[in-house]
Amino acid sequence: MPAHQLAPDIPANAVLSAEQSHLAQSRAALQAMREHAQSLSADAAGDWVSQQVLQSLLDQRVAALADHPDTPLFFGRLDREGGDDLPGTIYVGRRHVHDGNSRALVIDWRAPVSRAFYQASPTEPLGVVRRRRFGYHGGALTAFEDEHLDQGAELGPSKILTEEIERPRTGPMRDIVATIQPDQDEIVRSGLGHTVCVQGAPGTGKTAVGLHRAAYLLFTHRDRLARSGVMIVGPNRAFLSYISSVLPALGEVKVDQTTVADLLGASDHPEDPRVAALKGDARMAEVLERALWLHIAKPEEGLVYTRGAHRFRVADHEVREIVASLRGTTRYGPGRVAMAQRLAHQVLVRMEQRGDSPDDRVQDAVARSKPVKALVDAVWPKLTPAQVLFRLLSDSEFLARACHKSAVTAEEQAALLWAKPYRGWKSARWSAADAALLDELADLIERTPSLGHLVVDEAQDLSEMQLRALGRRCRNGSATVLGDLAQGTTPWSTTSWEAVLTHLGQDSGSVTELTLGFRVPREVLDYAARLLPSVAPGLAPPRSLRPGTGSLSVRQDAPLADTVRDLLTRDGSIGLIVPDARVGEISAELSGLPHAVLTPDSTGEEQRLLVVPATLAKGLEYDHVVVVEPADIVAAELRGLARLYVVLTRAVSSLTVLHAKPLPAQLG
Ligand SMILES: Nc1ncnc2c1ncn2[C@@H]1O[C@H](COP(=O)(O)OP(=O)(O)OP(=O)(O)O)[C@@H](O)[C@H]1O
Repeated sequence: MPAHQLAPDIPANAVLSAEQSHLAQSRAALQAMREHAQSLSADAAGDWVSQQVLQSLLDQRVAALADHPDTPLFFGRLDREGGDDLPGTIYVGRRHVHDGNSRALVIDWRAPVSRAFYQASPTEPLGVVRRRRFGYHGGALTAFEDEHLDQGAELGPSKILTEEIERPRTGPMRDIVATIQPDQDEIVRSGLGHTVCVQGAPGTGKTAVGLHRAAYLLFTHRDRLARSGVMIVGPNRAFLSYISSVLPALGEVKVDQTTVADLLGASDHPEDPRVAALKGDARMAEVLERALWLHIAKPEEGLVYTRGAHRFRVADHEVREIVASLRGTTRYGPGRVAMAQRLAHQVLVRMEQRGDSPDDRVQDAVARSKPVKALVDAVWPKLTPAQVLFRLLSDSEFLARACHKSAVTAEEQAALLWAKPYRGWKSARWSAADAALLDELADLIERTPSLGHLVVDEAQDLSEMQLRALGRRCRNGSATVLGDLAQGTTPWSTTSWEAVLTHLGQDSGSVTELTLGFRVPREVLDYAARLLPSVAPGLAPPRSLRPGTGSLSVRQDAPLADTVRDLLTRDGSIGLIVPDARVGEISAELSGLPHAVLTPDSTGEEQRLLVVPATLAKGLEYDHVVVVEPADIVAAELRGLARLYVVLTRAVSSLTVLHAKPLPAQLG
């Protein structure tokens, strides 16, 4: 008998009914935990503010203990050899549940003991004798599947895993907590101190793994991360909305999910992609630093401070010494404060020499006095990032001085200058690339606070300057960097993860790879992979877990509406991925069919049929995908072939390619 055995799906089965009663017992215990949490009062807290804080914590606790009838409370069971002080049998689920005697009925999937559920194998059983996976229908436990790990025999494919992967996709992304694979689990459970970069072909679960790692870290380092924070950074709001339910479903509601654009300020003034690429180059960091510090003037005059009938002087050469000693040892903003304090200190020394005994308050008053302020403003002027960047992009002589000794050539400097300068920094319109430059300047002026952990998705698309901006936000923490070199569609897309880690300031991070695809059927993936030698020559062709025979259809001159009508008779979502320029026209063509158009800010989730502009499809997936006119998708952008690779790899069940023009030669 094979070690892997699927138990018959019979409700009367004694094993099944025993497991069902464990589920009922666990649900009742969860309800008791919730009722207990609801009965706790915040009145015990001393003052009103503490009461509000405690009440909000209690409310969060009650919300976290909610029982969602459709979400399995546990999905696995381990029967262990024992020999330690942990229970011999444990149930693995989304959260801990215990009974009135503190006996664990369900153990959180993130607890160390649950690791064996994901990692144990016949060759390395990790003390597990039997692993049981549960199948659910709605909220009801309807099946189980056993793997005997103590018999040395190889395991067959898991039917429950296969069914989970094959389940039609509807609505937002769901968690994969019941079926995380061993290589994914390694990444999910890597330590908080470690930055991990994951390269993976489309559908290998990078996004899922990143989100589960965030949930794992929050569970394992709750207090530390509650203080410092965790943030998810994705490519656009439609993508964020698609992934937004995963962390709350895992009980994690306090994670910021944002886009680079929103994080750096919504600057989206259009710009020549070549200029944007230049502004995204890390060489700009040095130029900006120089530009900022060029604003410090050489002190030509000393300070005269009058108190009563007395005048206290600080000589010009002393002022120069103060400035020289501060330069390069502080950020620009605190440097101004420090200069004022040092000047005040010199005045105090003079006062003491005269026989006064001034205290700290006098020093603060001198530092805030008019003559000190005037001198600091003249020598070390107060600046905003926008003022500095405005000057840099509009004043060729200043730009040349800032680029002195940098590797930015004269030709590049000419490209950086605005063709039509704005009247002033307040009226300047900033591009997305400018936003990263402004952020760099902001950090040179005042330190950007660091979070505890950052998850960066679709990281291959970020410029070096954007990576630096994100790196600042995890400089005292760590990151999970996710992406695929073959899906880089920006003019500055990276070709090396090591370089990405360097610009992020996380050189010691490790690069790992996920190689098995869970989304795209093999037939479709093989078709899309024909583009790989052109878009990312170094990458091995992706592999798919799902054969998907008959999932690909390429049709010339076929009517779009007929294709769509045909797909509407099947289960699951339909993504009609079209060249951006044709969204309106194609939506009009479908006027008889209920559909929505995906925009950067909406998922159009309420409709099964969605028209998706090609540039928004990244990271998303649909059961059935129709890609309209590949030649136009390729022609629309500098890295159009990579865009085509992205859109061809969005399908879970079927891909239909419709074309009137010849297909790109690489697909032939
Ligand atoms: N272990 C797993 N069990 C079940 N489903 C999985 C597993 N891993 C990934 N998936 C599913 O595969 C699909 C693709 O996952 P995901 O979007 O995370 O991949 P990705 O590598 O980020 O893809 P892309 O590069 O295209 O953005 C999702 O539906 C996800 O839920």
